[in-house]
Formats: sequence, structure tokens, C-alpha cells
Amino acid sequence: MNTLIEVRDLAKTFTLHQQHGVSLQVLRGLNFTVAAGECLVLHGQSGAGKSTLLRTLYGNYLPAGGSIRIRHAGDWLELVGAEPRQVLAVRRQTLGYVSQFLRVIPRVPALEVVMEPALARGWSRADAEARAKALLTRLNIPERLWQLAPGTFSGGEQQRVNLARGFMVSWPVLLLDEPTASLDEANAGVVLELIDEAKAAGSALIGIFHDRAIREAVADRYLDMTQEDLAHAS
Ligand SMILES: Nc1ncnc2c1ncn2[C@@H]1O[C@H](COP(=O)(O)OP(=O)(O)OP(=O)(O)O)[C@@H](O)[C@H]1O
Repeated sequence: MNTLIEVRDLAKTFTLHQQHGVSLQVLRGLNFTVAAGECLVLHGQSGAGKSTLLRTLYGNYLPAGGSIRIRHAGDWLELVGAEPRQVLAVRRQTLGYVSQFLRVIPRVPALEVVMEPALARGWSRADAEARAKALLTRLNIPERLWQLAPGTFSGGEQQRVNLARGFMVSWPVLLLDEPTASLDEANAGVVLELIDEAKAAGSALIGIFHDRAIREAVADRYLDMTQEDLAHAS
């Protein structure tokens, strides 16, 4: 098995400084690996810490303890405590993240937003543009919107631009936070195809999918995050 990410004994605690320093232990003792071509689906009730886990894996949150090792540029790299420049290199080459909402940058057209991960890897503009247009077409974003900034797009349109961006390049490890939440059935079907293509190309996926049918269609394994006394205050 070609393991691409390995998590050991991962813990995350939030300290609420504005609220008497109450501390919430959201993740504890998490252990899992994900191999190339596999999709691990995070399972657990609302508040179980699914989004927190994805953000911690991406390096947005500092864990309270444990290890996150990822195959990067042919070697294993420990992400917990890694230098910021290493984290940036991992985010450029190895670890993708499709968050639930598009981060809109004023005045940047949708087409540029989608092309950016490929340009950051040194693709030519022509190649990046061809792939971006193909993805926007597949995800049913009308051509008249491509040169507009997505700030005024509908929720579903913004999510589809975000998905086109996320699937623009192939990622060894890809994190997906409810990628079909605002989509109709036809567009959700396109996302299922993109996920299957990513798996076939050897990506390791970790995702949150609230829709049961979609979850069952993509999951190879589940990570049970249900905790009997989760997020207990101390
Ligand atoms: N930035 C934060 N600061 C403090 N507490 C937080 C923060 N982010 C999340 N939490 C808390 O951590 C717990 C887990 O939240 P998280 O969003 O990870 O759950 P989830 O499993 O993704 O839930 P849902 O399915 O409802 O999206 C919640 O109790 C939440 O209040």
C-alpha cells in the first residue's frame, strides 16, 4: 500500500481566551493513514471535529500534540512544527484543500482564480487556461461569468469555481470539506466524477460529505470521530 499521509495521536484543543480561558478538547488520540487512490470519509455528528481536523491537517491550526507526516517531494515530512516555507511548498505541490466557501479576492476574474494553482506550479498560461476552461465548462459555469470576479456569484456558482480551482492540478493528498453542499444533483454528479478521476490518478482523499448517497459513493473507508464525551470543557 502506497501511504501518502500518516496521522498519529493527533490532538487539538481550543482555548477560549475571551471566555474565562475555557479549553475545549476537540481532537484526541486520532490515528489513521490514507493511501494513494483511497478516499477516507470523516464520520461523526455535528461538532465532532471534522472541519477542525481538515484545518489542522492543512496547517491552519496548531495541534496540541501528535504527528502529521506527509509524502512530499519523494520523502516523508513532519508537518507539525514544520517551517512556514516548508508548509507553503507542501501546499503548492502536495496538499490541496477545497474549503466549503470560496475566498473571494476583489477584481480577480473567476478564470484567474481557477488557473492560479497551476500557474504557481509553473504551468504555461496556455495550458492553465485550457484546463481551467474545460473545468468551468464541466461544472456548468456559463462563459459570460469567466471574466467576472466571483464576489457576486451565487453560493453554488462560488462553490463550483472553488471546486474547479481545487481540481485544477492533481494533488497527492486532497482535503474536501463538503464539496457538494450547495450543488444541485447534476453538478454533484460532476464532482463525483472529478473525485473518481483524482482517485484513479493516485490521489489520497480525505473528505466530509453530509449527503449520504454521495458519502457512500466516494468512501473507501470511514474515520469514526464520534466521541462519547467530546469537546468537554475543563
Ligand atoms: N476556532 C474555534 N475556536 C473555538 N472553538 C472552535 C473553533 N472551531 C471549532 N470549534 C469547536 O470545535 C468543535 C468542533 O467543530 P467542527 O466545526 O470541527 O465540527 P464538525 O464536526 O465539522 O461539525 P459540523 O458537521 O457541524 O460542521 C465545536 O464544538 C466547535 O464549537
